[in-house]
Amino acid sequence: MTTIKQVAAVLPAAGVGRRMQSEIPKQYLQLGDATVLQWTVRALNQDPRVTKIYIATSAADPYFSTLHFDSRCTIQRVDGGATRAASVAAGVRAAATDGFQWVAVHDAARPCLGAAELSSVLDAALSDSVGALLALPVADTLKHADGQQRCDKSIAREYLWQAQTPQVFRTAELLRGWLKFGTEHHEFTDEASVLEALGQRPKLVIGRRSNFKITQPGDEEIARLLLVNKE
Ligand SMILES: Nc1ccn([C@@H]2O[C@H](COP(=O)(O)OP(=O)(O)OP(=O)(O)O)[C@@H](O)[C@H]2O)c(=O)n1
Ligand SMILES: C[C@](O)(CO)[C@H](O)COP(=O)(O)O
Repeated sequence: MTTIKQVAAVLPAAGVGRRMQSEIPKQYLQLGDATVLQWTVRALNQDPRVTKIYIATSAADPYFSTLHFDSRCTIQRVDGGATRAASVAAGVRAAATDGFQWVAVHDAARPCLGAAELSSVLDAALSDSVGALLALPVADTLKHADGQQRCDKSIAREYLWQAQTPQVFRTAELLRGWLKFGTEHHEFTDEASVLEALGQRPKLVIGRRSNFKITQPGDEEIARLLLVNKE
């Protein structure tokens, strides 16, 4: 009999959303009947292999406790940290304590993750020796800028991809990486970077543009169109 691997999702949601310039952190902006964070939790509920969701918020967060999550998965809040990596590490440590061998780390600010993309990155990761992440091959011509915002050269894009989340890895390997390099390492802007620093090569799984990260003003309108005004 094959046993289905259970996966914990870890959602870093302790950011302040400086680039978004909104009054409240972007993960709590309202999109129709739910906040960004509630949509993201709904998205993670789309695959039965995800059974628990750890959400890292700032310790002083006044918003999280006001939300109701209509979720098949158990939800646990943990205290996030000063960097995204520290917030993720807090969730991954809690998942390890509960015995999860695999974690799917997904930005709270990516509410438009589709069921097919979630399943494809889980399929790829759980059958891989290292793990996998969603990503997009770079589609535009890339320019290198001089100090005056003028192009001084173009960059070959053949081998370049834009990383998204979920990023699905073994709990023990992520913890080994953070123990060795720390969570304040400025190059660790995602989980794949930790695996790369350990000398491993995470698998890239082609994602969709719709799984973008709400980052700057106007992004929430695109998410609203994709999630609320679908018809
Ligand atoms: N100390 C931090 C910083 C970020 N995040 C989370 O990491 C995800 C991706 O980060 P980003 O888009 O950079 O969010 P912010 O840090 O909030 O945005 P900004 O950089 O514009 O301030 C977000 O879900 C954010 O809440 C986190 O959990 N803990
Ligand atoms: C993890 C990530 O979303 C992959 O693109 C990204 O690296 C987060 O970066 P940010 O600096 O926290 O926006």
